Amino acid sequence: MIELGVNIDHVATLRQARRTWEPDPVWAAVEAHLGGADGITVHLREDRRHINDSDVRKLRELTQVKLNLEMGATDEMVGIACALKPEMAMLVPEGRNEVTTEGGLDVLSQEARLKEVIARLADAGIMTSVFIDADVAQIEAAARIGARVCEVHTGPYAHAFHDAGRDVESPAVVAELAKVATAGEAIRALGMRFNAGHALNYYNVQPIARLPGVRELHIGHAIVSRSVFTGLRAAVGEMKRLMREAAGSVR
Ligand SMILES: CC(=O)[C@@H](O)[C@H](O)COP(=O)(O)O
Ligand SMILES: NCC(=O)COP(=O)(O)O
Repeated sequence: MIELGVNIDHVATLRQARRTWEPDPVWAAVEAHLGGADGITVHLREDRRHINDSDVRKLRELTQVKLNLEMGATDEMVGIACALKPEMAMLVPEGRNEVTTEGGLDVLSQEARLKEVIARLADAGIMTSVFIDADVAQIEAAARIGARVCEVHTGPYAHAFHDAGRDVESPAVVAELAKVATAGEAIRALGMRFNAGHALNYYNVQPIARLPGVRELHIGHAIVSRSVFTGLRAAVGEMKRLMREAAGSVR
């Protein structure tokens, strides 16, 4: 069954707009869980612009929700992850000036370093995922360094979908979707788990949820945005319903 990991970074973004204590990401995690989330994703950025160290500790201590920690492959982050022991750590590229993650991790150019990072995480009992573009050479490199999971970057698909006026049959959307599908096949053929995420929303999620073998989708901005109007429990429930409906039509 396809799973939904809800990224709650932007609950913390709202809190940081006033540098106060609300809204509380722990409360958000519980609400998301009650709405049907299978897990929670947070990106502990080097600049701590939204989620901070106290948030990740509290999420771990106070909730039973499966945690996916997105992080740069730095010594500082590896130390935090090894102490925290999330169910999954996802290595992502990070830029100080980016508004959000702009591309997949370049595994090919830093295989030795990333292999060492993954080994340290594995020694702490943490499964490692890598956030990568839909590129077979990067997927092969991910397998070589011992990644157990690849999350395929769905941003190019999502942007094509938006630019095409949500026309799922437009050539650009068909082409981007095919790239994600091909990446998913390569990931599975190499024995890794196929996850996907970034810029997915209520309009574009179903073609991705229908892809053969996709295990988890990680979705944040769209769900938190909708929750402003509907509440988080309902926003998560609706996303889960769309995913199940799509996945049910192929499984
Ligand atoms: C890796 C990814 O696709 C996103 O989850 C992103 O890293 C989230 O971080 P922000 O919430 O800071 O955009
Ligand atoms: N890894 C993708 C993620 O966690 C959510 O990304 P977005 O839905 O906030 O773009």
